[in-house]
Amino acid sequence: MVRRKTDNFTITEEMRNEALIQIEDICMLMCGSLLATLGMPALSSSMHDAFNREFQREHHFDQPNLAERVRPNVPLLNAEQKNVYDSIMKVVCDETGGLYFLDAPGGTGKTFVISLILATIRSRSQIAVAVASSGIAATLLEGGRTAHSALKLPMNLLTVDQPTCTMNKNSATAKLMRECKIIIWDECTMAHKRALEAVDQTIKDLRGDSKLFGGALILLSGDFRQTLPVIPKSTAADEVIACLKSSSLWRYVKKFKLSTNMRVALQNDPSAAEFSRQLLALGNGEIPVDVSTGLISFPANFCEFTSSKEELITKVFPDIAQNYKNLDWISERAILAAKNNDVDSLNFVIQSQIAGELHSYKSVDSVAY
Ligand SMILES: Nc1ncnc2c1ncn2[C@@H]1O[C@H](COP(=O)(O)OP(=O)(O)OP(=O)(O)O)[C@@H](O)[C@H]1O
Repeated sequence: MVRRKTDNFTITEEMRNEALIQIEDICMLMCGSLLATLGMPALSSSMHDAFNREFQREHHFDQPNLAERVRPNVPLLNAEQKNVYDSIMKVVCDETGGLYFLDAPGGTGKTFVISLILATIRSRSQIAVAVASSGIAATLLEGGRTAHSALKLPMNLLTVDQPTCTMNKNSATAKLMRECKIIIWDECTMAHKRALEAVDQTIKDLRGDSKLFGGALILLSGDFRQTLPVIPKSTAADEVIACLKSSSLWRYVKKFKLSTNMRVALQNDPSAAEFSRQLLALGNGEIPVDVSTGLISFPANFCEFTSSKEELITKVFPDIAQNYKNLDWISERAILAAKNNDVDSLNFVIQSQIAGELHSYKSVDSVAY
């Protein structure tokens, strides 16, 4: 970090500190680490400032602006979405708390509804904490942070039976946990059950209340048809055991369901509707498994099949040596693969077809240090 003085402009200590605060906020979002732990200059703010900052972050929303955004969007909600919105807002108003789960397959408007709930609560000058299991999902929610960073989840989830979150009773996070009207946890299906249990135990302690989550309102959202907790070198059974549905807390969950795919409904595209229906059947385990191989066969009209990786690359990226310069063309295509090995080998082949120098860019939720 450089201090500079120009003829008409001096970078003051406060400006430098403000810049560091903003960089630290980004680091917290990306990897849950403070600047000092990433080998960067530490903030010169006192602990008192740091305390206020974390608390103020949840209060910095422009309330009139949020209210303006909420007003036209509530009438757009479909019946299922409206039921979720009204039910959750009633729990917020009645302060009855509880554990809720919004089961929402992709495209059904989960982010739309959650954003509206967050905006409504914040527009009333109340605190709504938004977290997600991954950094990318956290960036989709206004004021969203990773669950690890915002809830101070312990690192020893796999080795300790009853872990608790690493927050001090006098910390800003503890104050947030006591005062917030709701904690929304998106992509919860990727969380280890002990993470949720640690949050339950910690909030009980902080609020001095033995009710579920100390009487706080927790809204989990996600889709169990997608990613379960990732446990290195584990079996599928280990993942099921680690999953939230295996937690003793799961029996208390009250469930909401979204089923209308809004992406399809808004597009009015029959082939997109059929694809979404097939994806749902796949996720619901409704496609028969071949007992001899343990594999399923995709429906014939599910997608276009290719017989090799090379053919796949040619189909998705035809004449890439020329076309890669066209940003519209390149931004509307991608190959997704489940394993890093496949991603690397596909990338290697595709990149080797493009002339010029190679540059690597980091994803928004990764950090190199
Ligand atoms: N009631 C609604 N009225 C208008 N647009 C809507 C409504 N609900 C959702 N949408 C739009 O539909 C699209 C999909 O919604 P959204 O991104 O919230 O879905 P999602 O369930 O979070 O999907 P994914 O999990 O795949 O991200 C978005 O463009 C969103 O703005």
